[in-house]
Amino acid sequence: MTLPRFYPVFDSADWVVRAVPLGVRLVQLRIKERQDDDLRAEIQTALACCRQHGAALVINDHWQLAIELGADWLHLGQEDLDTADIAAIRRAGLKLGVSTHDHTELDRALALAPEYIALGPVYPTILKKMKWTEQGLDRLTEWKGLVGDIPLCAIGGMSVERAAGAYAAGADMVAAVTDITLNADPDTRIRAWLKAAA
Ligand SMILES: Cc1ncc(COP(=O)(O)OP(=O)(O)O)c(N)n1
Ligand SMILES: Cc1nc(C(=O)O)sc1CCOP(=O)(O)O
Ligand SMILES: [Mg+2]
Repeated sequence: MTLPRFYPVFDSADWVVRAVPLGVRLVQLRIKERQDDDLRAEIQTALACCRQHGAALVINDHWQLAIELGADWLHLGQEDLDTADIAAIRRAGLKLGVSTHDHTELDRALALAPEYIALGPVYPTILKKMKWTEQGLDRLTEWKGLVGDIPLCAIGGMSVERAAGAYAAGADMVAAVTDITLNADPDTRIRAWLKAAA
């Protein structure tokens, strides 16, 4: 499966609706600590926009809502895997991305035969506090050797300027949050990402 090489991650449907018409074709909705009704509305808006533009929407964490709302993609981290019903997720036809940070997590992810595997944080991130220090580009190359044909996503501190290095090191996709959302001109930054990923 060939996935788009640029994979922005946003915390609202508003961001999805802003980014997708610019040409983004793979996007994650990552919303934390919200009531189910709010989440449902955000997911439905983002799904409608992505479907209208032929883009793929990945729902982070909320696997029950992803099933209920007929989403196509889901991203789960290792803690999410502790409680997720993988059989139900697969029965619903959801495609799956899984986060990894070390070899034990990678083995667990590979056993699920996911549609992509993410490695992070490649560089330090300001988005969230993590127990992992930066993995670096050599680690991406090692991971690509281990995941084989499964698409590998680099995440954590990624920027337009760092993207080429990540692709050269073995990443098939690069995910980013604050490089876009904290940029003074997010639309121009998204266009620069699309160019860097082309
Ligand atoms: C593409 C991508 N990679 C990694 C993550 C992190 O997932 P997780 O470890 O479950 O942490 P949260 O994002 O849920 O805080 C991701 N969301 N997307
Ligand atoms: C959500 C997330 N997961 C990571 C991981 O390593 O699993 S790093 C990360 C944050 C990515 O944000 P930014 O692009 O702003 O650094
Ligand atoms: Mg998670």
